[in-house]
Amino acid sequence: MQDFRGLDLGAGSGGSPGGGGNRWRMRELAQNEHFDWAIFRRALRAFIPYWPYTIIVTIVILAASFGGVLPAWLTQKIIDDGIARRSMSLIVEYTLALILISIATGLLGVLQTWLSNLIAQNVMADYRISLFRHLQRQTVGFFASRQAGDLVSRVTNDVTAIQSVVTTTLVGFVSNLLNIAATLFLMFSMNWRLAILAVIVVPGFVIPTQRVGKSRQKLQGQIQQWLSKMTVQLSESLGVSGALLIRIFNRQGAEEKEFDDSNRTLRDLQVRQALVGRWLFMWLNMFSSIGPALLWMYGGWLVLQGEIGLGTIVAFTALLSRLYGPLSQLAQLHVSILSSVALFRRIFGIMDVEPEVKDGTRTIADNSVQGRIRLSKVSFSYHPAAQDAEPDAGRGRPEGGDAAEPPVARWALRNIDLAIEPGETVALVGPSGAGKTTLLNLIPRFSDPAEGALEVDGMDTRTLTLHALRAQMGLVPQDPFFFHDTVANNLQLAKETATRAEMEAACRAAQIHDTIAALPEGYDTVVGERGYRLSGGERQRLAIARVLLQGPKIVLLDEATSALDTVIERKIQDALAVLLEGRTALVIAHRLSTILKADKIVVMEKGRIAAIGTHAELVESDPLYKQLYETQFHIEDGLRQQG
Ligand SMILES: Nc1ncnc2c1ncn2[C@@H]1O[C@H](COP(=O)(O)OP(=O)(O)OP(=O)(O)O)[C@@H](O)[C@H]1O
Repeated sequence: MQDFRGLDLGAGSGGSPGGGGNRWRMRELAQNEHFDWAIFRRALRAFIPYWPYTIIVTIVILAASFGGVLPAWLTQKIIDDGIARRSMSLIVEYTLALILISIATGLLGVLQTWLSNLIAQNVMADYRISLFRHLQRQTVGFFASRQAGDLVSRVTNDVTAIQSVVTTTLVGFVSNLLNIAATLFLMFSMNWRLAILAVIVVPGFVIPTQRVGKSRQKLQGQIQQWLSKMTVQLSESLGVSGALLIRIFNRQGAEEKEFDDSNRTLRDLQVRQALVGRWLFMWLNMFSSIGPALLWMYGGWLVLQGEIGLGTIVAFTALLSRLYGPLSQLAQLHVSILSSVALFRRIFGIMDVEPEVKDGTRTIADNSVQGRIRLSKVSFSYHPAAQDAEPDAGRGRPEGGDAAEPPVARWALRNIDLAIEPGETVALVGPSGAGKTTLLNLIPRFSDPAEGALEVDGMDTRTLTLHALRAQMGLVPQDPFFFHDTVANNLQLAKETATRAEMEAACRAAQIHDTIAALPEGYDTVVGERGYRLSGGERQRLAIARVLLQGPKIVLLDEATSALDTVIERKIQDALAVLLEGRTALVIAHRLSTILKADKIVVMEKGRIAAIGTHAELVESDPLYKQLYETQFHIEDGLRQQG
């Protein structure tokens, strides 16, 4: 039986997404791929720093390939020189050589595995860090428009699959090629006529292997699609929300039927896939017997003619497996090469996204500005390619034309002029979708405006380094995020050197110290994603404490909308009073008390500033503000009064 280990023919080899996941994934990637030299060349560049290892690996493979054919040659010598001439000393000599060579090729194999893994792991580590670095430079908008799972998968799974690019594709290519070269060299030097006979059988191996490889690959793609369909159905229907929806709408029967259909299709595909491999096995078995049979017949005749010794035929049959195995593997190599190209295409797809916000060069000390903010003729768009339409054009459908796709609004902000003096509190109000959050996000340069400019203390924000700019301001988002870490470590994000006393002082000012002190491990309690759950009001006060610890001159605040009981509301108001005191503040305000305390209120509508004034002025002069006051702030305030 020949060496077909590289052929991946096992019935269940690719059917399960569990074991051998990498190979399964590589095949999927190769599905719709075409060879792209530019990507391949670019991918190879990552190996340049490791060229000394690459050269050593190639030498090792070369030595191992020649070492691999020597046993066949020694066998010939044992039979034709040792046994035929009845020389025991020659037999012992050649046998010892045989043993030494197998030890040496074994050691070379270990060296080759070690070096190729060293190269692969180094290249992987390089890619991981450069991808992570690149992602750190991206804007928040970049993450908003992509699935976190997909990005994680590129940094982890795709990069991990580089391992097989090195060990299967590159090393496989070189070693198979050298094995074939070494084998052919020995065959032709022993007997060219027998060598030609051995090569004649080759197409019988290579052609079906390629064809079967292709159809298995196609089936594998289909299996994978059905598996992922099943996984989606399972995760949706077995999750709490999905389970609830299915029961409410009495969909159990339909769900079962859908699952049954996928299940049956999958079963049929897997059976077909297993059979494709079996037919090939039968064919290969047949050919692996035909090769030696022809050799024995023709070789036997040559022996009878006295042209060659018996040892040559024995050596040739041993060499056949070293020829057919690598040839079949080379015939399949295009799958690995295409998957590698697909893999690098995905990795480069991320690397090639230029960060939307370019870093400036000017540095200033942390918290060193006075806090003057100016926006001049600022316009911003999430859809730069959309038609020039009014900002609200996307929301209303054209009259009577409900089938038409609504046009996307080009401008989320249009011609915003706004000046905020140091120490001033400005409340942003307006209906949902007016552009308040968009405006707030422009100040720390989470995005840049398409037109106009923003200044802090007279400096264009684009000239400052992002680090210097962001070190001047603190942000309290509507739903603050905390890492899965202790309260203390989450607070120290704002100031690495903060002492416990400083943290406690900030938390006291933010009205959250008592709550933290009462946690199981106080400031060392783990909060965040899966840690101790803080309530919405607690999270906001902890976020306020974090900004207080940072002590910036500029505060950006997106006030929580949720109604809270009076005690908590009081605490938040007190925390806010400390936060806003003596700082420039831009607040997306949802609470009347905050609005009333503001130095000026900016009313936004459809991406523009509709009015600016105090509460008293605006209630009189601005119908939109009056409406907001009556429908939102006023009622909410009334509820609180009742509470
Ligand atoms: N990441 C985004 N991609 C595309 N469009 C966006 C994005 N974020 C916001 N928008 C759109 O920009 C407009 C302004 O949104 P923005 O979030 O600034 O409004 P808002 O006044 O803060 O609303 P709310 O009070 O409901 O939070 C909306 O039409 C919104 O759909």
